[in-house]
Amino acid sequence: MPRLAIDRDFLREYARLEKHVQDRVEEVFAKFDHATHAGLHLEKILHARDQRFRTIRIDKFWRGVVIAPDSGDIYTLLKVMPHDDAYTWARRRTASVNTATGRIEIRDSEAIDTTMPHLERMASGRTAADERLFGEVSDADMHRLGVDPQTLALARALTDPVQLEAAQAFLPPAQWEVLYGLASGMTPEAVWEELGAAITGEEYDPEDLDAAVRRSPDRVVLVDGPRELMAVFARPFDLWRVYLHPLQREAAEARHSGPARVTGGPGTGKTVVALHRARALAERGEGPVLVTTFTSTLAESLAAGVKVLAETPEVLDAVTVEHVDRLAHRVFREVHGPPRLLSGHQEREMWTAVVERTDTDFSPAFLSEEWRQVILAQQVESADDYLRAKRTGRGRRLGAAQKARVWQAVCEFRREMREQGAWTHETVCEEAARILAGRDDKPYRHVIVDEAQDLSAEKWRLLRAAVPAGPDDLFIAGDTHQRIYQHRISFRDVGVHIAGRSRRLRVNYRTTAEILGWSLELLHGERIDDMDGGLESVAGCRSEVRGFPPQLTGFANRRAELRHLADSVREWLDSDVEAAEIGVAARSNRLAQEAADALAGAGLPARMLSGGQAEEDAVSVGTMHRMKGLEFRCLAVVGADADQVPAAKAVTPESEDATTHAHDTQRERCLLFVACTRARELLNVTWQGEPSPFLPSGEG
Ligand SMILES: Nc1ncnc2c1ncn2[C@@H]1O[C@H](COP(=O)(O)OP(=O)(O)OP(=O)(O)O)[C@@H](O)[C@H]1O
Repeated sequence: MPRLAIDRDFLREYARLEKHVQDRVEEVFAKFDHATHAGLHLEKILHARDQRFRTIRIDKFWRGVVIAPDSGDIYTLLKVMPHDDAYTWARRRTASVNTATGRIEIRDSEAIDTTMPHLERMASGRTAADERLFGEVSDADMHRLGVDPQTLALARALTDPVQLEAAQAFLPPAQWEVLYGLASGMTPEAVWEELGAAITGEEYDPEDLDAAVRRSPDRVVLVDGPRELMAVFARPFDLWRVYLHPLQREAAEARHSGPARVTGGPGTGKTVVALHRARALAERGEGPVLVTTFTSTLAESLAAGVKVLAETPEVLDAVTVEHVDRLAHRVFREVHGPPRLLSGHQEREMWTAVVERTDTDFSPAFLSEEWRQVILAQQVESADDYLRAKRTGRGRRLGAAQKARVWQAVCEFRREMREQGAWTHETVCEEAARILAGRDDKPYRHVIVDEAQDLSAEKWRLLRAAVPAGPDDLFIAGDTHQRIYQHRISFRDVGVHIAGRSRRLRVNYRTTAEILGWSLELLHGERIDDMDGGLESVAGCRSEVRGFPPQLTGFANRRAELRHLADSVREWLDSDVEAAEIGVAARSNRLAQEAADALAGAGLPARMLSGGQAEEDAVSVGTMHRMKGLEFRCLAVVGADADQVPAAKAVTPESEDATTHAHDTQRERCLLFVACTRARELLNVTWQGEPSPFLPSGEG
């Protein structure tokens, strides 16, 4: 029985076809699996370079282009175009099997052939190795990296990176990527590593397209029957639903004997993996799945993702999405009823009263943070425990006598809380963890955590207690380069043992290579922990999409900067970018509000992200913290000045504590990195006066 496969690029184009053409495409291909090859009128193409390319009639005007393999029964739909264009497109192209990865690839062979003489003319006489772009790379290395004879001949004639850029339009994408990597100075070994996930080590039959299609789940989706076809066509923009990189798929579907995690730079699809894993676990039917994260905004977008993926009500029923605080409150309420929560103001007043009563010279703010970050985080229960507790990341150093005084104040605070029957979010979470730890019937069989880098220790203890220890209990997605809050936990300290069950994703699907490369420079040289006793790395994180470099501009004052912001936003709107696809990020809430006011003043639709109402068709303006987990086609980061980034109040002076100073500074860097990596196509970074010291030097 013939099977239909749909190429990723086709689905993107399908979304832009007129409705009546889309309907016809659906009708034609819905019959595919029970119609015969002949019944579907797959027509051979006269003078085709590759005899396996065929066309199929959609209606009087439109034709589909399909690859029909010599052997096997998978037919791959590549294009739907007006009749003549379809024939011309198909005649020029050939399909092949990449010799390194075994995946299918399509190239414009005619363009390669017509370009060759021109390139050879330009290169003639330039015979020295350093005069050719790939003069230093051996044929053997090229072959090992999957560069085939036709591409190699072209590569050998290149003398200038600009020629390589132009060749992107007609070379097989995977081979072009290899050449691009080599041209940008990567060694063949580094490029080989890049291909890592795609290399299976098998011997590939270059003629077996059927097998190549099956090996290409990142490019081609195989559909089983009309129901699946409708599901693919129903949301053509959500490519992540159906085309997973092999590593993403592996991470989503693997079976593990205990907690496992996926890491990777921004936009590498960690959330996508988390969502697919939720579906896969729900389909296994072993028990309820919790998908969780640290804020309600992120939980809402995860819930929307689960809804998009779940194909049956059973899957939807098996998955609960809620942020950790909500889970904590729910568990707490079931036992104690609603807690009497202290507001931030009331908590400060309580600490102030404690300071007065215990006559200590520590400030209420210091004590409150010490309680949160050391005592609660490490479950310190006695003065002795506290003497031994790690205080990494806590400003001033304390001697034994000072610690005794802090401990006394904390005991007083706890006593006061108990007497008043008062709680904070942290103590609710701690209590919920205690309740669940004591229960044999855990509420979940699997827990999936997104944005794991920002959860505090008590939240981890709650999640650990929410699921029985065992196979596929916890799955953790996160990137410590994007840590923007103070919690620095170690998995081991909170009872989560990953034991090597970790995968790193490298392909960024969100951002252009230019924006990603520039943003990675923001973190250049930073040593960032992996929450598991090692260091995390974004080495090899890359994007396959090319675009414009970020625009960096300094201004004499804020007024001029915000006027420029309004001009840029207007320009984007005029070039058909929807308002909802534009974001503006600032370090402080105040500057974000100023930016929103400047846009409104210029008659442009703008809304503060803190104000909710996500549906509104307006430019989203918010703090860099609020940007976490979001993405925009066009993004402006305003106020990237030396005065705002890093924010002075968020950084402990070096004279007070060098380690904390370094941690705080790194967090501020990460925050700017998070903000900049929300941009999909265009990024503008502006400042007034002196630029932020974090901006890569030599720019702007
Ligand atoms: N296999 C894929 N095919 C197409 N698009 C994908 C794929 N995987 C991810 N994407 C898209 O890339 C973007 C980033 O994905 P996602 O949010 O999962 O990344 P992330 O690693 O969680 O990012 P961050 O850490 O920056 O929040 C999204 O728009 C998503 O739809």
